[in-house]
Amino acid sequence: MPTSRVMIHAEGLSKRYGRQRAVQELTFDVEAGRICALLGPNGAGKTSTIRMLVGLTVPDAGVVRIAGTAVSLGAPVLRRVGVLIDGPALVPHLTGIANLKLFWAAARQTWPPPGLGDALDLAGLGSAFDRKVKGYSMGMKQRLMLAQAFMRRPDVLILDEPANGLDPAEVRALRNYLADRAADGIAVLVSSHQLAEVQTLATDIVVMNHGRLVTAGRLDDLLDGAGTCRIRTEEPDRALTVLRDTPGVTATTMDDGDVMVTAPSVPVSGIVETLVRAGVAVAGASEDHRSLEDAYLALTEGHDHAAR
Ligand SMILES: Nc1ncnc2c1ncn2[C@@H]1O[C@H](COP(=O)(O)OP(=O)(O)OP(=O)(O)O)[C@@H](O)[C@H]1O
Repeated sequence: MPTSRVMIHAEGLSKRYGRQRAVQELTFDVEAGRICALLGPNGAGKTSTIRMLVGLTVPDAGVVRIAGTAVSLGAPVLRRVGVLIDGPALVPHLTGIANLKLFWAAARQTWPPPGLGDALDLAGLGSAFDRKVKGYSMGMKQRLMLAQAFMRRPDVLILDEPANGLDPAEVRALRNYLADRAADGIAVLVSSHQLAEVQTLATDIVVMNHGRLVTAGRLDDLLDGAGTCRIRTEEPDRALTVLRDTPGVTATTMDDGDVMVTAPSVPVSGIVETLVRAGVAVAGASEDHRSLEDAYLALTEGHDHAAR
């Protein structure tokens, strides 16, 4: 059972479209104060998952709980959720601000929403709020939809590729906004393909492939747990020969003149000791942190493009 800090709880979620299994037995949690990135190749099932989380798609099996309450279309608990999802969310012949008012009226709430000021600041549309949306650029539309998600001052944010169409300054503003909201205690789930951005922003990740969970957990654990170290030595060839026969070493490569050793069960000091005992002079040794991109590609490599 989820604890009280779990704000998004997905358990055994499955969805099939005809013969296509979009999501299969997916289980994960997002806690208050955390920013969780939902990652996966095209067609992995991220959008299908997000649609189930916010009640837009009914799962074939499984359950979604937001703040402990089961979700269905129009469930009152969804008032606590800010959502950004692809689709016809904006009315082109209305102004930006009229779109926000219409959205708010549809939720039967009295204007203005509690987080309107912050949301408008982040959207940064200035006088363009009074222009018709059909004249907006892609980035402006995206910022308006973000304002729509943020203005209710939600306890949970669920955002499908929120940085789409944003320029670098806007991406940074969004990152700061989400970090501030998470520090306030809200739970954030974002799907994204922008791994460098995710590495800066996220505290947790859920990786999917072919509709299934590949891994879920703290981002730091995923990146630190690589068990790879970098050895500086004047004798790389001898070091490689020694390490290839060392128990616990699963891979060795060269990088920029250094020897890279993967040995998840052996501490760096153990690697150095092995080399020194074998008479190899070691000039330096350090743990090497993987990038999220490396870790992600290792987790999802070999997936079948033809299946998507
Ligand atoms: N309404 C639908 N009808 C039929 N098939 C669908 C529908 N929605 C999704 N699918 C299929 O389900 C699978 C998962 O799609 P989904 O959009 O959830 O993936 P995704 O991870 O969000 O992909 P992307 O990164 O490209 O946005 C795909 O094979 C897709 O073609």
